[in-house]
Amino acid sequence: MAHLPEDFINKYTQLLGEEADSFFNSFSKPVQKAYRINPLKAKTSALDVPDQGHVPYGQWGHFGQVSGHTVAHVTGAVYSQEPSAQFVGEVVHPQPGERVLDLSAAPGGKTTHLASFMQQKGLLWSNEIFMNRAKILSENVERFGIQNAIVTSHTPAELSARLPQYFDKILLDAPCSGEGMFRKNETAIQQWHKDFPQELADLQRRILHEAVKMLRPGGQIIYSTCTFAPEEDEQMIAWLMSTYPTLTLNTIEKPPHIHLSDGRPEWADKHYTDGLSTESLTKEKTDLKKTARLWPHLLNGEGHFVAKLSQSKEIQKIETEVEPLKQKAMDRQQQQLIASFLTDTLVDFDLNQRILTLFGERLYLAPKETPDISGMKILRLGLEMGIFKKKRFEPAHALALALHPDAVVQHFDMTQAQWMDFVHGDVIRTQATLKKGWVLMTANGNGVGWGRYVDGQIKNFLPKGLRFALKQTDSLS
Ligand SMILES: C[S@@+](CC[C@H](N)C(=O)[O-])C[C@H]1O[C@@H](n2cnc3c(N)ncnc32)[C@H](O)[C@@H]1O
Repeated sequence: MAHLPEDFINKYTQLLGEEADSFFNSFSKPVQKAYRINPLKAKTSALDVPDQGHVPYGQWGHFGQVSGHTVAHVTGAVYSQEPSAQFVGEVVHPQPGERVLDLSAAPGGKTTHLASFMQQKGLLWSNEIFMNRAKILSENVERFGIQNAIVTSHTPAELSARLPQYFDKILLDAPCSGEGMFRKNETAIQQWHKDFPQELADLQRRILHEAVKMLRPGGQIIYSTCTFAPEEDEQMIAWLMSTYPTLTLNTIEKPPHIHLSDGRPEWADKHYTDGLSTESLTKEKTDLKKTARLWPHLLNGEGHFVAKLSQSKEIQKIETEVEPLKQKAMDRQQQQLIASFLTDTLVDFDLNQRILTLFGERLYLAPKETPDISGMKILRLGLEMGIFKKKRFEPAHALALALHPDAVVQHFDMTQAQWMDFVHGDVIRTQATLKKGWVLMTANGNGVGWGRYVDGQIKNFLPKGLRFALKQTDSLS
């Protein structure tokens, strides 16, 4: 069993009573690995991954462990995510066309899940305060083939100053004391101390103030943590509702077979350790049953808490409208180069409802909903199309990961040996009939990078930082 802090044991012995033993025993059980299949990819079945059964929430989750060098991982056909975390995206459940903010998004588990629902339509704004983590987030967005995501690195306050009342849905998957990750991550145990939940709660309140500012009238905010601490869960939602009376708590459905639990209204009071009974609570507090808790002793996954709230449609609209994107247009030569690329390389590529815009020498296809981003710390602006280099246009790696094989004039499906050469960065020799130019390299049916065919050879454009060596035993499918 993980060595649990004494204060933690005392706290949950008191809170959980008879249930405490079973709760503590769950810490000696192995962590259940899982992943989600990516519906944005061309091929979503018969992947090179183990399948130990469906995660009971949602359509894409499976139990099983995926290694980082498998074709399924490298092509972004799957995303590894522990099962309980998969429930959060299900609660957000954005619709195609909405404006959605994932406020603390790295490394991207929830963002990639939200993108699966949005089907490349609308705007998915994915933000992470720390630049080093935002870079990892951006790489994961790229590998997943997401076309409608803007990735930024800002503080919540910087973002709310730019985007007041802007979003239909906001997810705050909050920085938390991480008690629900104790089984998965030894460091979470080492960082924990008795006052840690209260310290994190102070931070969460500050972030929530900013999140509420960005919610449009009638919009929804989803708050989640991976901790059991009432200070960060029920008490946070009780505080949020009393601070913002225009917010209403929505019920999270809990079908019996998935073993979710109601939130605990009796823990919403700061003096919960005094053992308040639910009868003595106000209606506002008993409403907290509408939130959801995921307990590791009751289901197959780690600990989580989720709440969903709606903003009133009647709140006063802000007067200053957020300005639309100031498009940076291409010059004549660039327009000609991109026109030739679209004709020679892509098939019926749909530029409609999106904005082609330059960012330095890089060309992006931004969602039509993109606001003015001047001066912001942007890592990704929708779909990166490619870069202009002197008199030529070179397609971006992100474009290869976002395209289906039927969306390009020529693709090349690699054998096992060719895949090993390609990820290693080698030239691929072939007798296949190809015309000179760009080729989408595919592995097990999904795009994985660009090649350029000339005279029986495909030159390798896999970015250097993504190359790796495989052993003979690693198989393609
Ligand atoms: C629970 S993690 C997010 C996990 C992510 N949503 C996912 O599914 O992959 C919380 C995130 O909050 C970020 N964070 C830490 N301090 C923050 C702050 N003061 N404001 C906003 N975000 C913060 C962390 O860097 C971390 O990436």
